[in-house]
Amino acid sequence: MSLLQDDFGRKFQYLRMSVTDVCNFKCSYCLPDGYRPDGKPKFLNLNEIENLISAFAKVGTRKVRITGGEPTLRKDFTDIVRLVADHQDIRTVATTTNGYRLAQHAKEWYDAGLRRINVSVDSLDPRMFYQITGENKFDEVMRGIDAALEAGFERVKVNAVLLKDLNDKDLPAFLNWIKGTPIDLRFIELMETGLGHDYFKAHHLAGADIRAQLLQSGWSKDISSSEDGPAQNFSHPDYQGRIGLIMPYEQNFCASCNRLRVSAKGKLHLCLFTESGVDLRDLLQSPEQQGELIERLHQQLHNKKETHYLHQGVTGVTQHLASIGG
Ligand SMILES: Nc1nc2c(ncn2[C@@H]2O[C@H](COP(=O)(O)OP(=O)(O)OP(=O)(O)O)[C@@H](O)[C@H]2O)c(=O)[nH]1
Ligand SMILES: C[S@@+](CC[C@H](N)C(=O)[O-])C[C@H]1O[C@@H](n2cnc3c(N)ncnc32)[C@H](O)[C@@H]1O
Ligand code: SF4
Ligand code: SF4
Repeated sequence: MSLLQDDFGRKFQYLRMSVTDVCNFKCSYCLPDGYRPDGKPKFLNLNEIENLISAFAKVGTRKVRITGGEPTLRKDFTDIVRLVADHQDIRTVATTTNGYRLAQHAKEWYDAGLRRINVSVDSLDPRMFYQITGENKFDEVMRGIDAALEAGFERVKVNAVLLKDLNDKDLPAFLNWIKGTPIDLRFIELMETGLGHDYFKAHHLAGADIRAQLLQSGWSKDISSSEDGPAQNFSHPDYQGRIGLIMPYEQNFCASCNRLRVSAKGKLHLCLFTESGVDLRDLLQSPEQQGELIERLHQQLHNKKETHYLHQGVTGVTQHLASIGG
């Protein structure tokens, strides 16, 4: 069975699968007014997820990241993890979470097969954390990170979106934290989304400034591996943690794109900022549809563009990243 590849020679072994659009936080760059349901949404069920994962695995997917909204709000989140992890061809199961349920469930999720976890922490100052996320849950989330480190996850990453005039003074505190803690810190440049034009204008901060500061203070850029995707990683001999930068406005950012996305309602998104999703759900109803589903995936990959068009302010169908899992 041929592997998923686009017309620019990029290969896709990494699927980001959203399992819900619902979220309990109100991050100011994502869902500032909180989650607003549009009718009664029906997200992919376990059967559909099983058929989706089996088809993607057949054409080379080896890593699956479960995203949302807040993926851990799904009552069957542990079952989803187990289902994906039990698939013989899937080597890595990861999730990205706001961390609010992590302290109680880290061990349970690890036991179900989850191996990597990314937790969003936009500030180490609890008041700023509250201001950015709309939730007073800083201590709870930090306890969750401790629980994840204890549970034995292969990798614990912390995501912080860089925000001018909000968390832009936090670099020293973050560096101090990862000096003795084996955390991969990931700074993400704010990206413009359909609903976030004014916020973007007010708060976008280039990751290149952080890169310059790191290089000046003894950090060095790691050699990129195909696993890194579009991130640039840095390490320092005196620090246990590492730092990654996601800088989507830099030239050639998309050359190393290695990921595809499926929304919680079963639409394939060839890019985070694609103009439209392609429905797969009609072909997720039975394992017998696998051949047809795979054919649709191959066909669609010819439509994947070389890059996003964020520089021109084109944000595609993505109103906010909670709708596709970032
Ligand atoms: N433009 C763009 N942004 C991305 C891409 N991948 C991740 N991001 C951004 O980075 C955020 C954090 O991603 P995570 O879900 O933590 O995953 P990651 O760190 O990219 O993924 P891994 O490489 O699996 O660790 C996403 O929500 C996006 O905002 C990408 O392919 N393109
Ligand atoms: C959409 S959330 C979904 C998972 C989970 N709710 C969480 O916050 O980790 C995934 C990531 O997207 C990031 N994100 C959301 N909106 C963004 C934006 N406009 N620009 C850059 N990153 C964004 C968040 O900080 C988070 O790390
Ligand atoms: S970034 Fe994650 S936690 Fe914050 S509002 Fe968006 S989906 Fe929810
Ligand atoms: S912006 Fe689109 S093409 Fe570029 S790396 Fe992200 S998903 Fe891939």
